[in-house]
Amino acid sequence: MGKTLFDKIWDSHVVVSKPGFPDAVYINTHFIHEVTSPQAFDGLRKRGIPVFRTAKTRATADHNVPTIDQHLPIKEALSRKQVEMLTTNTKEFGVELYGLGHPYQGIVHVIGPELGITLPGMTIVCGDSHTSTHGAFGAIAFGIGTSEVEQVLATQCILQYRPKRMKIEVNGKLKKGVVSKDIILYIISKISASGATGYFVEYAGEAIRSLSMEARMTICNMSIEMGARGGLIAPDETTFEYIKGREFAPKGADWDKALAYWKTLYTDADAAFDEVLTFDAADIEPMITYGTNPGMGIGVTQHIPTLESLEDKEKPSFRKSLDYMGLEPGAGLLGKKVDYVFIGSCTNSRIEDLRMVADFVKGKKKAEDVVVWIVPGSKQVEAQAKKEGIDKIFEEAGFNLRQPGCSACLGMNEDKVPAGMYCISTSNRNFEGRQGPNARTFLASPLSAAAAAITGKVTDVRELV
Ligand SMILES: CC(C)[C@H](C(=O)O)[C@@H](O)C(=O)O
Ligand code: SF4
Repeated sequence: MGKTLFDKIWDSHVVVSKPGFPDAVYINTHFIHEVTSPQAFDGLRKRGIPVFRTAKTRATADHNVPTIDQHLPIKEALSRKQVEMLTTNTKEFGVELYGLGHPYQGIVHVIGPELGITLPGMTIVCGDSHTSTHGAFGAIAFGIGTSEVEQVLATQCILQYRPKRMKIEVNGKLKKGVVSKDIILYIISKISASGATGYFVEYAGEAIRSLSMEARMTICNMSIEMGARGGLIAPDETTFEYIKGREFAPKGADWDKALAYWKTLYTDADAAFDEVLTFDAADIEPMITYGTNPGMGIGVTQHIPTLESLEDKEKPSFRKSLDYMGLEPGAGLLGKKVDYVFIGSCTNSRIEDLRMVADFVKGKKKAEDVVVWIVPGSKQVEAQAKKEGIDKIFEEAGFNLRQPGCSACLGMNEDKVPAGMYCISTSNRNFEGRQGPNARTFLASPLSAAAAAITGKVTDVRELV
């Protein structure tokens, strides 16, 4: 019987495998950021162990960085300390750091792919749940905890049980105004925020195949939001085209050799999955979440479920969630006023996202009482946006183009949404307090967020495109 893509990659990275024990899996690339690395480096220091493969380890500062005046000292004491610790640790252990001011600095899941560090067939880890993003290249990429960060720093291997395999097929074509963010929000709304727990997902089908690399990254990024260990997409011409010529991508004869290997990375026709789910792209409309987990999503024209439609055991948490959001069961969201628009995060802060928003808002102005933050995912995205004049379009629309970082995706830096305010956000989590204490988050696509920026309310973007 044939193998799934996941198994092909996993099997070629297993160093030791014993029945009843986790496999020891070799890791090709280990990304590091300021939040989950300090204790890991402390552990090495205490045990007098060096970083085993410094060249396979890359660090960036993203979570705690401010997104304005990055040349000035960081104001928040805790954030400043985190970023300083990363600088000290990477220096001491000889790890390359793309810190503030570096032309490669940015959100860890944006810079890996754009620099050509993330490649098909790799195993990639980071002390960060959205490491699943890198799976878009046909890599096994997943988030790990701080003690595992220490394990990988020390050995370049990780102990892991092999997850189950799920295939999610999205067939057919997307309708106008519907983009990859809507696909993944739709899938999660159908299977719930825990629907893929214990699985590693492979996304397939015409609607996935026809996506650009950046759009595929948006899908894989949110795999974790349905409980999956990670998600991946078999590499194809779109993938190879994207990688070619990037800073750290293989060149010359190395490229030819790599390409020949990458072309073997697909799921065999007779391979078996533990679970297969199928969706039709034509059923998907622009999505928006109404609750406090990413599974609480609806099509923008639909209504929040009524209490009667739920099982008794679901009612208390549903009620609590809607109370937090200041919303009523059964209500529609169209026309609901928004206060903030956040376009950024490792889900949607790449150049295509910014281009999509710029194309849409060109010549339009934001609604008066809405604050619009556009936060590029990296210095390179920021530079490209300026080169293309996208910054001017945003300025004319009244949008605030900031500097790269995680920003308002989570309240770990200065960019917080004030209590009680509604923010339509292109990020991946709408948890209570995620964007700031008592801030209320609607997750949506960059297009839907841009539409809300112009009208000042939740809007069906299809009426404006
Ligand atoms: C801070 C980090 C550990 C965390 C994660 O693991 O995902 C963050 O990136 C997030 O998105 O919540
Ligand atoms: S942008 Fe958000 S989701 Fe992505 S790594 Fe940063 S905090 Fe986590």
